[in-house]
Amino acid sequence: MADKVKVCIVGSGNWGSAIAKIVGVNAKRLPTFEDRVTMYVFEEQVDGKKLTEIINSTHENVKYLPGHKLPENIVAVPDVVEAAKDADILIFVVPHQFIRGLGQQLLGKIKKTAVGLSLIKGFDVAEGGGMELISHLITKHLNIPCNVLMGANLANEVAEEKFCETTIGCRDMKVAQTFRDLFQTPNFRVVVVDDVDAVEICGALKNIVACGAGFVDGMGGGDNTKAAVIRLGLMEMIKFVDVFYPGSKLSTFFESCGVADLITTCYGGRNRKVSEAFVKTGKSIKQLEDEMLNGQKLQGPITAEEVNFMLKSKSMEDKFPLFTAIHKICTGQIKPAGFLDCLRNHPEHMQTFS
Ligand SMILES: NC(=O)C1=CN([C@@H]2O[C@H](COP(=O)(O)OP(=O)(O)OC[C@H]3O[C@@H](n4cnc5c(N)ncnc54)[C@H](O)[C@@H]3O)[C@@H](O)[C@H]2O)C=CC1
Ligand SMILES: O=C(CO)COP(=O)(O)O
Repeated sequence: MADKVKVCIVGSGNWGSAIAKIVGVNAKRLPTFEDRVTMYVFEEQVDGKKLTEIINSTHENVKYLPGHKLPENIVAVPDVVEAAKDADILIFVVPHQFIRGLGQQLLGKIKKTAVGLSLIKGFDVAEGGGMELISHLITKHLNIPCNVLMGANLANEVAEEKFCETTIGCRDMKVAQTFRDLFQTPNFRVVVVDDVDAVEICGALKNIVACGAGFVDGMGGGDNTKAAVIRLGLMEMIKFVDVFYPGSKLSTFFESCGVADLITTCYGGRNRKVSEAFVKTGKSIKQLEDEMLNGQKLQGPITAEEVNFMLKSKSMEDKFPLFTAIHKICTGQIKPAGFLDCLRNHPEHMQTFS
């Protein structure tokens, strides 16, 4: 890595902007890092002005993180190649449906020695009925190592500097130390583990479970019902990792990226909120996303679709009934009330001790 480590944040949505607060302050504070941190902003007009110009003049992302000042060393750049070209560390934090397009633009245009860190929760659909982890996609397309950061990190709470923990998945301990320096604050505590794939899978799958939590909220289920969704969801997450990514560690599920993120998202996340409204209003997920989130993007319903694409192609839908039911409810194939049948008949209730 260069003498002064240059950092670029690829993304500037709700989470991208919240993390820019932390990264900007730490980059300025620590001599290891170049003060100036570039932030790729997907350009759009807000009240007749370019969002990049608003951010660079007011130091606030008025659309995706209103009410919070970004450090002045965060520089919004509308061209992703320009933003990323000199960076030693690339922090990827866009809704997962946009990463392929950005990867294509960045191909051959970044430093060969750059290191990636993905904060993106979701999967990519692979040809032939499989799926790919976003960090693997980044490594494959950009030819750089890519680590992950996932955790119980609702962006608005992080921006308000409310205490939380996060998990970094990284196998290279020197790189991990650099990441810890860049992200850790008194209110954002970093734990590093080497079980990188499982960390990322936890982050992606919990968004599916959060939709289930929203459905039961929408149907007037109680806290016990929601706890059952969380527990059964966790069991399917563990099984998913066990079946498709064998060799991962059970302990990873007890990190912030696992059970903690599952809980916070099932109570406070956007996936939960929109899924509750889906049941109460009968509108489509897409319509509610547009109406309720002001440009922010849901990850749960498309992640459910990506997972279902793979499960179906392997004839394994019935092995993951909660994930399957959530996908079918989001796409109108079964009614939300059918979710209770899914919970009632879950194979976990057929278990006896051996
Ligand atoms: N918001 C949160 O609380 C958290 C989000 N995450 C994850 O971080 C990732 C990014 O989420 P957020 O920052 O919240 O994004 P967001 O949900 O706020 O999405 C809006 C962002 O998408 C951008 N965008 C829209 N169309 C685009 C296009 N065609 N190409 C590129 N960008 C486009 C917008 O400019 C904006 O920056 C997701 O995978 C999410 O699951 C992770 C932890 C917390
Ligand atoms: O990932 C998150 C919190 O860690 C945010 O979840 P939502 O996308 O459901 O808001």
